[in-house]
Amino acid sequence: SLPLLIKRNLEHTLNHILQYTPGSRFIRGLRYLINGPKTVQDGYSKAGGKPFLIATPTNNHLLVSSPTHIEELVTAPSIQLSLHAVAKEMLQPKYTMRGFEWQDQRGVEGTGFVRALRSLLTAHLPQLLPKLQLIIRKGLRDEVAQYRRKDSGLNIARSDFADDQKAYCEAQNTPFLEAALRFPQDVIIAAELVRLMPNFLAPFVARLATQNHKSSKVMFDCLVPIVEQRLKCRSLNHKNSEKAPTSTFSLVDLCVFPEYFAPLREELEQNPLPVEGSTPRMDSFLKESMRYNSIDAITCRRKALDTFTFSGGYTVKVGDWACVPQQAMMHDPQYYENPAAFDGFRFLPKDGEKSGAKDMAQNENPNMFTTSSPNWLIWGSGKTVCPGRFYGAAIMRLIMAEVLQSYDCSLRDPKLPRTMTWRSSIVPREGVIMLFQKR
Ligand code: HEM
Repeated sequence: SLPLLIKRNLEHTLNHILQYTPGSRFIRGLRYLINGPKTVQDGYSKAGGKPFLIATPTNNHLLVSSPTHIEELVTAPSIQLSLHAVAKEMLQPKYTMRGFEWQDQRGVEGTGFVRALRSLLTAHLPQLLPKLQLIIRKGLRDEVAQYRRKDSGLNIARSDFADDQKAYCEAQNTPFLEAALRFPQDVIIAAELVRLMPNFLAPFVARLATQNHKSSKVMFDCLVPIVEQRLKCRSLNHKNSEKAPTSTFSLVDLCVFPEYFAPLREELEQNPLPVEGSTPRMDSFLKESMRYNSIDAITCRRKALDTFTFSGGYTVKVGDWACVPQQAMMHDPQYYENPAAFDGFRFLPKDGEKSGAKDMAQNENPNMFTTSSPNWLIWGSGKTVCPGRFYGAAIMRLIMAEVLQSYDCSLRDPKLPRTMTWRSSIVPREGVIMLFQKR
C-alpha cells in the first residue's frame, strides 16, 4: 500500500543519511572505492595469513587466504554463501536491466545457461576455432586500418565507445554489436551509481545512465526474432557473430617485454592454430600476464545470506561478503619466486612434469591454463568455477596468435600509467595507445 511504500522509502533515506556521518562504515569504506587493491594488499600484509576484514561503503568483506578457508568458502552451500547474490548486488539488474532478474535455480548440474556454456560451447570449440580465427583476423585488420588514418595506433583501452568504435560498428552494419559492446559498460556504471544513491532515486539514475536502456532495447529487438525463429526450428545451426573478450593486458605485456616475440612465434610456426596444450609457451605467457596484472584484487566473492562461520571462528555477517585476496596472493613470495618480476615462462612444465592437455591417464595437467585449483583462482573455484574459461582462453590464444603472426607492436608512450582502479577492479587506462606495424 502507499503509506507502507512511503514509510519504507523514508526509513531507507534516513538510513542513507546516517551512513554519511563521520566514522560510519560508509565514510571508512570510501577508501576502498578509490584505492581498493591497496586496501586489500595492506590488510593481507598485516594479517599474516589469517582472515581479515575490510570496510566498503555498503558492507564489510572478510578476506580469507588459507587453503582450508578457501575450501570452506567455495564448498559452502549457496543458501549461506551465494555468488548469485553478489552478482545481483554488483549489477543491480532490477534497475539496470529493465527489471530482468534471473533466479538462482541451481540444481546439481548448475543453472541452464551455465550448463550450455560449459558443455555445448566447450564441446563445439574445435568447429568454432577456425571461424573465430577468421573473425579475429578480420576484426584486427579493420581496426588497425581504421586507426591508421588517425594516429597509426590502436587505442586498446577505449572505455567511452566514442565515435571511432561507433563508426566501426556502423561500417559493419551491426547495431547489435554496438549495443552488445555498450551494454556491459552501461550496466556497470548504472549499477555503481545505484549502489551509492538512496533507493528511491535508483530507477531514475539507472534510466539516465543507460540512456533509457538504449543498448538493452536494441539487443532485445535484434534477439527476439532470432529466438522466435530458433524456437520454431528447434535447431541450432544458425551462425553467430562473436566478439572476443579483451586480451588487453597480455598484448601490453608483449609490447613491454619484446624478448618474448621470437620464442612465441617459433612455437606458433609448429602450431598456427593454438589449442589447449599445443602451445605451452603461449599458455605460460598468458597465465603469467594474468598473475602479473591481475584484473581484480579479489575473487570467489560470496554474499552471506545467512551468518557463516569459518573454522577458527571467523564469521561473515548476513549481507557481508567473503572473498579471496587473489592479487595479494599472486604477489606473495610464499607462492611465487620473485613475484614482482614478469617471467613469461614461469608456468612452463619443468623437466619431468607433464605437458599437454591431458596426461596418459587422462588426468588434467595441473599447470594448464584453464585448470582451476586452490593455487590458481583466476577462474574461481568449486561449483561456480567459470564455465566460459575454455572459450575465454581459446579467444585469448587466438588474439595473441594473430598479433604475433601478423604484426609487430609497441606502446606509443611506455612511461604512461597503464591501469586505473575502482573498488577492487584494475582496468586498462584509457589513452594507452598500442602501435601495430604489419610484418
Ligand atoms: C579471461 C576471461 C574470464 C575470466 C578471468 C573469468 C573469470 C570468472 C570468475 C572468477 C568467475 C567466478 C567464479 C567463482 O566465484 O567461483 C566466473 C564465473 C562465470 N563466468 Fe567467467 N571468466 C572469463 C570468461 C568468461 C566467458 C568468456 C564466459 C562466457 C562465455 C564466462 C561465463 C561465466 C559465468 C556464466 C559464470 C558464473 C558461473 C556460475 O554462476 O556457476 N566467463 N568467471
